[in-house]
Amino acid sequence: MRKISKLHFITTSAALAEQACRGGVDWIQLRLKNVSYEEYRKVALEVQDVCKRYNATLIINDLPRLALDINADGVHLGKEDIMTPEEEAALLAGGHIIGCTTNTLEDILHFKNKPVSYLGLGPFRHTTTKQNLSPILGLGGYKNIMESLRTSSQKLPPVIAIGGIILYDIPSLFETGIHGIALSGAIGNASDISAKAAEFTKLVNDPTASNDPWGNSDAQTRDIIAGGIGEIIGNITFN
Ligand SMILES: Cc1ncc(COP(=O)(O)OP(=O)(O)O)c(N)n1
Ligand SMILES: Cc1nc(C(=O)O)sc1CCOP(=O)(O)O
Ligand SMILES: [Mg+2]
Repeated sequence: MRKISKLHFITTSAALAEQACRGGVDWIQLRLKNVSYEEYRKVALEVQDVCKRYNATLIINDLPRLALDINADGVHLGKEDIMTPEEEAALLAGGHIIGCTTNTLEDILHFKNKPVSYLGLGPFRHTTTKQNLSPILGLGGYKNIMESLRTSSQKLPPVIAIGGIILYDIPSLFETGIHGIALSGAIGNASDISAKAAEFTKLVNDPTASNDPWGNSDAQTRDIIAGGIGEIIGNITFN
């Protein structure tokens, strides 16, 4: 099975996936809502072509059947998503990745000894990318959950933080012990998607920045804060 990346870019098109991969992203989750199976399949094949060219992992959101149909690398499933026992068996037999959504420590512990490759844990903060959000965790929520996981010393899948994450959040989030982050808006809404993807790729893979939120040089710190404020303003929608 492929290594679970520290940066998952969630997107809706091959064009966005390609720009992100050009900036160094190596994990794409295709997430389409309210489209027919055929439309989802068409876009998935286009994104798969991009992923193959950049050697990036392709995860299909919601539909195990589609992941099997096009032989994607894996599938992401939330609590409401349905996977038949036959689909699960076929995905596992094919060595496919299965990711699942969690919001609480109890949700995570439920996956003990289950054949799940990673767990999305969120939302970190409010986001308009997803409707019907679970309760917001904030940094405190991640600290508490990750600390409980450490003390319980149970063997559990790696945790991927998700929900409204911007560049500025990375050092403190990684300090809680998460394996990686998943995001859509902070890269997909950037004016230069490849450049923003490159910034995220660098920061998630920089262990010093990951361990010490203020360990950057002053200039870097200013850039991160300015970038974060820019992203927050960029994410505000005016009615
Ligand atoms: C990495 C990751 N974590 C969580 C989710 C959310 O999945 P789900 O709860 O099924 O919600 P939708 O994305 O389907 O709206 C995710 N997609 N990826
Ligand atoms: C798809 C998704 N799932 C979430 C969860 O909490 O389970 S939050 C979310 C949206 C992620 O996109 P953005 O980075 O734009 O907020
Ligand atoms: Mg889902």
